[in-house]
Amino acid sequence: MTAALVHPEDKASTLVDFVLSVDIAFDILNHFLTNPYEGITVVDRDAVLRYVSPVHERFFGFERGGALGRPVQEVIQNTRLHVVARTGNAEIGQVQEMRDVTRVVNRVPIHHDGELVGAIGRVMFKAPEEVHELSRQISTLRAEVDYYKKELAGLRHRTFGLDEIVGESESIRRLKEEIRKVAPLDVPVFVSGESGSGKELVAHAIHNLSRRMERPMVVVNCGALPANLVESELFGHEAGAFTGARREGRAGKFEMADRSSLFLDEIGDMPMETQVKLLRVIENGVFERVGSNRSRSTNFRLVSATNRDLRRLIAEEAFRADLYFRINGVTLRVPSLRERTSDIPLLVKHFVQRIGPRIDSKIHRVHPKALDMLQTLPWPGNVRQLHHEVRRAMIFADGGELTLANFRDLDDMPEEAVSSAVPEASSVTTIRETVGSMEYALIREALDRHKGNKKKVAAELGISRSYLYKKLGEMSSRP
Ligand SMILES: Nc1ncnc2c1ncn2[C@@H]1O[C@H](COP(=O)(O)OP(=O)(O)OP(=O)(O)O)[C@@H](O)[C@H]1O
Repeated sequence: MTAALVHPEDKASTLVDFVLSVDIAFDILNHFLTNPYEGITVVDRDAVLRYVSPVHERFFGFERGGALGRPVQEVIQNTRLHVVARTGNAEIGQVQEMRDVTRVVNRVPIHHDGELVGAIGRVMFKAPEEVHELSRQISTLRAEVDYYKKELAGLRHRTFGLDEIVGESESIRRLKEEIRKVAPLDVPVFVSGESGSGKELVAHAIHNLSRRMERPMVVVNCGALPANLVESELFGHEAGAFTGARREGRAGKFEMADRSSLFLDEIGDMPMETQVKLLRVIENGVFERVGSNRSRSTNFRLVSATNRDLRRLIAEEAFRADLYFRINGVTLRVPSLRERTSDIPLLVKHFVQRIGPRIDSKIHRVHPKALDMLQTLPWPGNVRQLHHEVRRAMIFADGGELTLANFRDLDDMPEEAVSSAVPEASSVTTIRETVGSMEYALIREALDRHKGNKKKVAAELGISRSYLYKKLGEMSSRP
């Protein structure tokens, strides 16, 4: 009986026991060192490489023994063996990228007489297919996690629910009630309102109260899109469809919004050619990427918005009447700030709380006289402008309170709206005029489509031929 068996906890004697009792012990040890499925790396307590198994050397392209004597961090990408050799804490089943390959590694500290003397790394090498598949999945998941981290950072300050829409005035209460009603209905919603009045907030609230809320709403600002990019942004493009197109092709916003909502902001700025194509996508959910003939399908809920007067654009033939009817299942009108000045104190307090921590401000109060004065201003830039002014005042204010003096520069705010404001129902055009010009626009478009064939036009529009002739007469006598 050997000492090893008497003291099985003694590591040296365990090794002696193994060698003495297994007659192929050396073959087994040799197998561990030359195993083509596992690379072994040994470092001493200073993290200097003492041994690298042959298969691992080949992977890195070293001569036999070529890396020995060098610090491990200089030789092996993303290694943590130096950490393990210092701390003595094992790291099991970790993922490590080496030469663009993801591998699973175990890093274990080595002790001698109870003292930390180095560390050994074992890398699953030339791993079976499942490990490759796992590493592929890990890479995909990492990319997704990175994406969601960014998304989350953007969302942290904004939950985009109804609570984000600050205000208790009658018009805001009514708007919130309307949002609550239409959000779950899956009908297209058109949000009208002046610039800066909160249309985008409304769009987010609609999406977040809808059945599609689990997927992120896709937002496109049609006004900010350069004309040459509109189509590839919306429809996506096939590999190499045009100079500068990504080699692997790219999904457009329509595709990205599948099973979610698509928010087309500033839809009034969309070029006419794109409007025709958008109409088709809305009507049957089918589209092709730029440079491809393959039809793809998508299913999104459309929310659109503009601060422009679409009825006027239709009359000027800059916006298609048929598209207008399609996007406009329900219209929600966001009131201007002038129409709800009673919300100004609440909004100002909300902004003071939001802005304070970001600019390290001590302001925690707004003097009632300042709040009274702010309610008398016309606010052509609406809530966005109020937000800017509060921030500016906070940046320059001393002490803990915003006073009238901090808003002195606002005295000469111009009355007229900065944006081309949406006219109220009673102003500029009457309903009859509006309906009339839409009717004309629809007829003109149908005539174009059917190359002047009045029978087809009347059938398509669901009107009698005599009514069509009457309208054509009116149209020809218009200036
Ligand atoms: N009721 C509100 N409560 C709180 N913040 C608001 C409210 N309305 C608007 N805001 C804020 O005002 C700014 C402008 O709002 P938003 O971008 O939604 O306006 P918009 O009508 O979409 O403007 P544009 O027509 O220029 O796109 C944003 O910072 C938004 O958070």
